[in-house]
Amino acid sequence: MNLLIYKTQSELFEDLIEYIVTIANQSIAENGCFNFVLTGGNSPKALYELLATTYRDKIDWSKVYFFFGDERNVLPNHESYNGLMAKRAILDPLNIAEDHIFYVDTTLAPEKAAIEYNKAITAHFNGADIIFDLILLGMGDDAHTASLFPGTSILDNKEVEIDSVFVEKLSTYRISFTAPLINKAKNIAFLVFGESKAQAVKHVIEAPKKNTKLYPSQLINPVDGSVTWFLDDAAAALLDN
Ligand SMILES: O=C1O[C@H](COP(=O)(O)O)[C@@H](O)[C@H](O)[C@H]1O
Repeated sequence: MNLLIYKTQSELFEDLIEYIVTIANQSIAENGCFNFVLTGGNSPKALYELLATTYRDKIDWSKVYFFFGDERNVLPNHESYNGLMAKRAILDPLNIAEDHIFYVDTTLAPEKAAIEYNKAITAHFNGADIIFDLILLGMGDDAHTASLFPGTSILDNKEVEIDSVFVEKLSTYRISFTAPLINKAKNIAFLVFGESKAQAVKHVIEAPKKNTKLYPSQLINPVDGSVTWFLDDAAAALLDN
């Protein structure tokens, strides 16, 4: 695990963008494309905007495929739909072709949406093992990542790679990658900032004994790849070192 801590959000973004650009260009050079999984929530919006403006010339975007690690069970035009935020912040500004974007079809029932999403991604990988070049993840104050929330049934999922889950505390369904799928990625990056995340960061990173039911982000341990945490000082404030 790599742990990177920054004084300011802008320093964090600058380094995270350099990391993304390096992996993207390496993937394109080696395989002709970059399979990039976006995270939702509020934290990545400014990152996406920077990628689409200041850094747009650093990557050949025509070779990038975009995916979502989780989605909220709301219609695609709803303000909470993770895909809508990404569409506005990065996908539209970069004129990404529709067939390079894998949105979750939330016009379907959640269970069906997860199955169809899995099918579309499996087809993209030509039926081979689904191994993404880079998965960006956020983390909530409760240590959830993607839509792997504390105490939910999806945490026990060993076989299914994309699933729907009812999140009782939010009274809603989510569609999410499961931990086994995330852990197959070549690179995983957590983007976490702000004081409200400090307690969760401490538990996930430094707890002497794992409790993945309570702190689902502890489930993220890549099989062969790397995991890097990009934190700001506020999120890292309670860490020992
Ligand atoms: O609900 C979600 O929350 C997490 C964290 O979001 P943030 O707003 O605290 O940055 C996010 O990673 C996930 O994709 C999203 O659906």
